[in-house]
Amino acid sequence: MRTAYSVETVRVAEQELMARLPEGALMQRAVAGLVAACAEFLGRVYGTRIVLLVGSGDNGGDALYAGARLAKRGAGVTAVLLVPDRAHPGGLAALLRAGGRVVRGTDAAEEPLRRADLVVDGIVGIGGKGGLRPDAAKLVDVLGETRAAVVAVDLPSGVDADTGEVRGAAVRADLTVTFGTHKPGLLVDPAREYAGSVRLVDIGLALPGEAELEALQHADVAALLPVPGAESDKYRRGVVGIAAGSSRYPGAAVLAVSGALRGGAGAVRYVGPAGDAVIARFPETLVSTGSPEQAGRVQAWVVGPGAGDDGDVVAAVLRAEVPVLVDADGLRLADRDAVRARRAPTLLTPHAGEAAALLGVPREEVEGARLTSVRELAERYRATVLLKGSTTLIASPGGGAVRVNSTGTGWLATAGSGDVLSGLTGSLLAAGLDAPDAGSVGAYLHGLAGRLAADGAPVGAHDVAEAVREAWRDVMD
Ligand SMILES: NC(=O)C1=CN([C@@H]2O[C@H](COP(=O)(O)OP(=O)(O)OC[C@H]3O[C@@H](n4cnc5c(N)ncnc54)[C@H](O)[C@@H]3O)[C@@H](O)[C@H]2O)[C@@H](O)CC1
Ligand SMILES: Nc1ncnc2c1ncn2[C@@H]1O[C@H](COP(=O)(O)OP(=O)(O)O)[C@@H](O)[C@H]1O
Ligand SMILES: [K+]
Repeated sequence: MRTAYSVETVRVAEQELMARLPEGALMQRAVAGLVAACAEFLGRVYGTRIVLLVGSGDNGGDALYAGARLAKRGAGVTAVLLVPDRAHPGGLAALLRAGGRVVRGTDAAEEPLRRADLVVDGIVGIGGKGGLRPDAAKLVDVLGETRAAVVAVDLPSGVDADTGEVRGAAVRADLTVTFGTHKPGLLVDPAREYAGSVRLVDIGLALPGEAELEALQHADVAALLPVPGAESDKYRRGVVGIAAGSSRYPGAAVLAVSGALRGGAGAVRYVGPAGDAVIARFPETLVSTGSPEQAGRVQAWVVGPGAGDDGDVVAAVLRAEVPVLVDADGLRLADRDAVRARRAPTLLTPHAGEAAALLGVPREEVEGARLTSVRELAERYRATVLLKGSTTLIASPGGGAVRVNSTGTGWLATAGSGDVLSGLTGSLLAAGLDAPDAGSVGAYLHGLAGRLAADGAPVGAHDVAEAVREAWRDVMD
């Protein structure tokens, strides 16, 4: 499991560790990791030109000490001091002793930045508050006009460490070297995009059991995937009911069923007006045309993909005392109080537009503040919420770690791929996973299947469904 901790938690852990170590030792651990990453990034240190962007806190201190070590290895190092009289004194002295050069303010930065092989962003780290101040923002603009490679110290300056929000100018890094733990912003868009690849340097922090964010890895998913044993039969493996599709959107039913057949349930029931299309493609589906109550036993329901305006079906499914996944049109049609009143688990799977409608805010607000939005939705609906998009997040009511999916790809932004996800995830619910696990395992397999299916070229949603088996095998390998 990869985890990320909030700034507040990191601060506490740092304080505890610093109290047990000689002064400055923690920073030197961070600096050693930063130097190694810069050297590896450059390939060769001797003879390179490095520019340090130095703010007034310890983040700037890290950059200065790293610059001093790189200068000793033969790099030409120039530090741009944003607030010269508040630059980290020990770091500054070390840089000057090592033969580094110093310039002051943004105007003087232009020329060295243009000639730099590498820029080290030490403007702000976890001490950054709000959007960058005007002089720092101006420096970031100047940096943006150059083509220099950028290594960010701890975080790209200008992104919000705790939420992944980006308000105003922020550094776009090729690599971020982060200390002690990932910060939530490094895993959540839009900030994640600014971080480039992320390298974690262990500085020995002791962190609490519960993280702010958790990202499942292959081994975590493998441990959760349902695998039939000698005692299994199709009913014990779980039956998933799909109430989806309409005469207008029969394809959504087919795609949801295609996902459900690959999610580990022993049988898939389909209820709705698209039974013929479903059977034509997947003859193993148990199809009926009545209401969900008449469909026979299921261990979990999926309702909503392509459902059109049939609010009765959504209401009927919400009355079922089994786990229910609500997607797409179902989100619009579901009565909030009916969702809140449910005793069995509920999983809502909106994309940003649907989440915005549920929250009554513009879509951009959800996209700019995914973590806040998904938490807010989980609280308001007292349900587990899977927010889809460039970063897929899964939150449950009552707080606790939010799951973040690490396997997605932009190729999944194709019509119908969400229908595949809801079927797949519903199947995992029927197989017995709880809502946060079903959501995060479903998103993981779906993201991996998207990558495998696309392999660098466009895909249709049905290709993603077909690749789920390959993703499953890859996880189990
Ligand atoms: N505390 C520790 O034990 C360690 C800290 N380390 C480094 O120290 C950093 C945290 O250092 P600090 O607490 O000094 O904080 P930062 O250096 O991240 O930022 C604080 C400074 O930035 C200025 N600032 C804040 N918001 C700003 C904004 N919006 N625009 C422009 N300037 C702004 C403040 O005036 C302050 O001087 C970490 O991110 C990490 O790089 C590492 O050396 C590892 C050990
Ligand atoms: N930029 C992106 N990067 C990664 N995944 C994405 C991106 N955009 C969308 N996705 C994923 O693609 C799927 C689209 O689902 P959805 O929006 O419901 O589409 P549809 O309604 O057409 O099925 C979701 O799994 C979502 O997380
Ligand atoms: K930084």
